[in-house]
Amino acid sequence: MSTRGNTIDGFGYAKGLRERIAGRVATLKSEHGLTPCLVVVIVGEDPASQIYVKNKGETTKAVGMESRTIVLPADTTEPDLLKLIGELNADSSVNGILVQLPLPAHMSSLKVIDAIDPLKDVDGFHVQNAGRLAVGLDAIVPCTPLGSLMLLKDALKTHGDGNLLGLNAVIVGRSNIVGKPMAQLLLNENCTVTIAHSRTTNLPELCRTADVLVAAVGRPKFIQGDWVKDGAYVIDVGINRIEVEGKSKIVGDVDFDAALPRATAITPVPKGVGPMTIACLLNNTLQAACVQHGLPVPGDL
Ligand SMILES: Nc1nc2c(c(=O)[nH]1)N[C@@H](CN(C=O)c1ccc(C(=O)N[C@@H](CCC(=O)O)C(=O)O)cc1)CN2
Repeated sequence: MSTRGNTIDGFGYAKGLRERIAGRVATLKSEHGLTPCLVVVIVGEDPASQIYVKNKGETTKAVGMESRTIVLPADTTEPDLLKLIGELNADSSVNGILVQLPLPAHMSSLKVIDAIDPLKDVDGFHVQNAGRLAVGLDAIVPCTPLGSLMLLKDALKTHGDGNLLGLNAVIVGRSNIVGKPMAQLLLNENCTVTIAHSRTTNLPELCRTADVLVAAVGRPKFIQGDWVKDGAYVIDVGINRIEVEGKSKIVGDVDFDAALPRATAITPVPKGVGPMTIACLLNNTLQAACVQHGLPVPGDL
């Protein structure tokens, strides 16, 4: 029997991934004179978004890529943002374009994402990338699901037989940026996949059938310990800020302390899936730069 109660170190895995990306970036520069360039656009002053964008800029530079950040006021019009995206699409020095979400309420994020050149859509949110992933073609894969899959595969290798084939996967959450692409990735790995959501009946019972349980509902400690099947692999995508005794604290969608003894392995929050999101963004930017220049795309990093 495999052990129980292992915590998956997303922070450490992301650090290793960034180091491997930095190695590839250095090679790309010395062999092809190419430095991948990522442009991040932020509209408004959402404090959490400002922190994520700052982190993206710093980590992009730390791996040797070029980083540009464009800060727009909250009252920017949608046509003005679309015009900027058009200019970035046409700029051959730009390899990746990311528009930080959420956008102000007067903009349609679907319309804005749709304006990004799919080859530069390093978030993997464009409908062409979503469609390509769904039919099994090469695609830019959304960063959080991609990072979650990397952590899951690594945990399976460390604590199990390394095999996802035939496992029952339950994903709680049906968003376009996490739940649906995560389902596609796990289907591609030959899991039997169920997507659950807030209207799903008998959610605790359904979760108890999951060999792989992915929580992406955005509700603090929503998944309780006794919803976790003995020996399951649990990936907690939630990042929820709560107040505990007057102090702000980040917790996931899973009641970690209650789930840990039942799970074979589980991601913590913080330092689980979160750090993988930015590391995978760099991975996608590197891949996008290679594709745009007709160079071989680095395999699994
Ligand atoms: N265009 C996008 N917008 C948003 C995305 C995205 O992938 N693309 N994801 C989130 C925010 N996000 C990156 O943008 C992000 C969130 C959290 C983390 C992270 O590392 N979290 C840490 C905790 C951070 C803290 O202390 O506040 C962790 O989990 O350890 C990275 C990236 C929404 N918008």
